[in-house]
Amino acid sequence: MPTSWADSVAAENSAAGGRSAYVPPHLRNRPAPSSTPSAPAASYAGSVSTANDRIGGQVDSFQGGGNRWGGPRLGGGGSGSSGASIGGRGGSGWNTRSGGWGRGREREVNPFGDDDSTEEMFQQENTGINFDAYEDIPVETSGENVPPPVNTFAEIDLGDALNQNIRRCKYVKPTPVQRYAIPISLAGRDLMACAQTGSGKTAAFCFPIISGIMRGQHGQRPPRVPRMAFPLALILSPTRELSCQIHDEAKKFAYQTGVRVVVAYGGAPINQQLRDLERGVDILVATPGRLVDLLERARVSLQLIRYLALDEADRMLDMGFEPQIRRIVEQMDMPPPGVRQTMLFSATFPKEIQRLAADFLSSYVFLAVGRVGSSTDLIVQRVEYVHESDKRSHLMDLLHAQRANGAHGKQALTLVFVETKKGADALEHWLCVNGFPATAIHGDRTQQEREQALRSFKSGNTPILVATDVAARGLDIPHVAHVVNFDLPNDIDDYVHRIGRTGRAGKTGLATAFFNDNNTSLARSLSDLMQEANQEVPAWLSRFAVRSVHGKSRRGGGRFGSRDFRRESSLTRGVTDYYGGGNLSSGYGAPGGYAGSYGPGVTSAWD
Ligand SMILES: Nc1ncnc2c1ncn2[C@@H]1O[C@H](COP(=O)(O)OP(=O)(O)OP(=O)(O)O)[C@@H](O)[C@H]1O
Repeated sequence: MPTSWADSVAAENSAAGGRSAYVPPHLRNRPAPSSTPSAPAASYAGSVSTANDRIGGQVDSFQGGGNRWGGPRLGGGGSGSSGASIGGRGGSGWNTRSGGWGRGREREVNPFGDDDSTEEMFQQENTGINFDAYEDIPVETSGENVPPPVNTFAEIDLGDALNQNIRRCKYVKPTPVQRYAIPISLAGRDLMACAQTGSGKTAAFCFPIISGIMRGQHGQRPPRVPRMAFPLALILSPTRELSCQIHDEAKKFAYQTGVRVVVAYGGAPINQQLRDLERGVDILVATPGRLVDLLERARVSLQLIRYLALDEADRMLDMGFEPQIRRIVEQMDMPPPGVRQTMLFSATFPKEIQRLAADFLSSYVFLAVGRVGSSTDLIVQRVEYVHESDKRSHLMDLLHAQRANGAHGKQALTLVFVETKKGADALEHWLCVNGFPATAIHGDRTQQEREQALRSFKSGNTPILVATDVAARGLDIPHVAHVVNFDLPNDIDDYVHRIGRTGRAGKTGLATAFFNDNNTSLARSLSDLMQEANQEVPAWLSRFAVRSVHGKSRRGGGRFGSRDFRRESSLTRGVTDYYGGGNLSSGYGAPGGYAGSYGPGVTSAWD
């Protein structure tokens, strides 16, 4: 019985009397020419040697030992244009076949539902995003030979099938992070990208991965190890719900491209995930814990990984996750930096985490879009002084007011963040008892309960969701009109991610925080952050900020949430150009005379 997708294909081929052969995604689902069934395999065989030449030898050379990685990475490292296909080549070099990966055995589910009239949808001109909100967004890139940004999806040669899915998603224009990150990634460069919450980072890392796999650049034959999956791309995220969301998005982008996306996360039965993996996987989206489990069971090998993306990368590399991530990335069989392509994305990137992250990257480009590490101007932020004992009645007042003035419409959703799991249960109960339909999500709930809570919230059945930080990052829930920080977090970056659950994709939102003496340590950074985002800072908060003993802002005097730490170290060392002539650009893609200084007359796009 075939145990993996590749095995199935091999079995089919041998049953047909042909040679068993791995078929790369871009060749899958081609209508099989009746007289020449082995044609795809033959044409593929030609590209195998090319791919192997580029990575320095046979597939076997990937096994064991980190220093056997001979050749340079495909398209990679510093030329700035190699491997990129920008400039409207009109789809040259692309396989134009359409159709899913089912090959008659398994039908690919249409993630867009039944309505597949893409042109019609395109004409609805639902951009889903208010691009005016991004008109003046500052952008900063640093690194050697940074590939230039694009203005439209048409300028990027992503391939017909992916372009069609972009239209199906009704993405008319790339968001700023997509304009910059996609060409950088298509050029084979490693990337550390920092962009505001809700600004389209998921597509920014998914498009280049899917496009690269579609090109079949990395289609070497997987070793024949029974029941072991060999993904080409790995996308790691910190929570199960976020992994599911990325999986759903990636499946849309990959629809009918022949690229197979599978998700693996904890709390859900592993057997179904194993079956999915056995059917074949090109892109594996996973949470670290479940992935380690799969690696230990020898059901997944990372030796063919060509793309590694860490979403919420700063969270993935902080104390909680770092050992697991190092284990996966450095101690298993994954190709090292320089051979694989690594992309790190988040809305926040503290310098100490950037330093750690550099271990995973090779000659990378740092990209910062917006006042990164800051909140977006689209969110109106309010902070109110509320004693611990008054919080519940205060919340009720807010909810009543919201209901009474209908400010956000009938389906407006409110997300309430609390510190502890017990606190979440208690508040949910209290709200329900008091006539407010609420549900809760936190780490002590079963995965089924967590998913049910999210569904019920998204559908508006229970328009109030009480959550711990498990829901703080990445979740893209439409119609969240109000985020309430019932308990403020200890870290300002967590605050940024929490309030980022509203005000997404160019829409506006409201965030209210309850502040009291227990939050003194956050006063300074909160006040700085609000100032950066042009919010009204109450006088009492400014006084707390001044008094605050621990109130050392991480934001460098309230200016920037995140900039390339390599620059800062060069500045503090008094070196003017850390890169020795590398490209440092600022502003809107125009080469910038950064000159390593903030002296008079030098204007950074951040100022
Ligand atoms: N080019 C585009 N045009 C229109 N809508 C877009 C575009 N790109 C992304 N979106 C939409 O914007 C929303 C936010 O995208 P996404 O979830 O990727 O944001 P994010 O930057 O990852 O946010 P977070 O930092 O919170 O994880 C999604 O609903 C997505 O479908």
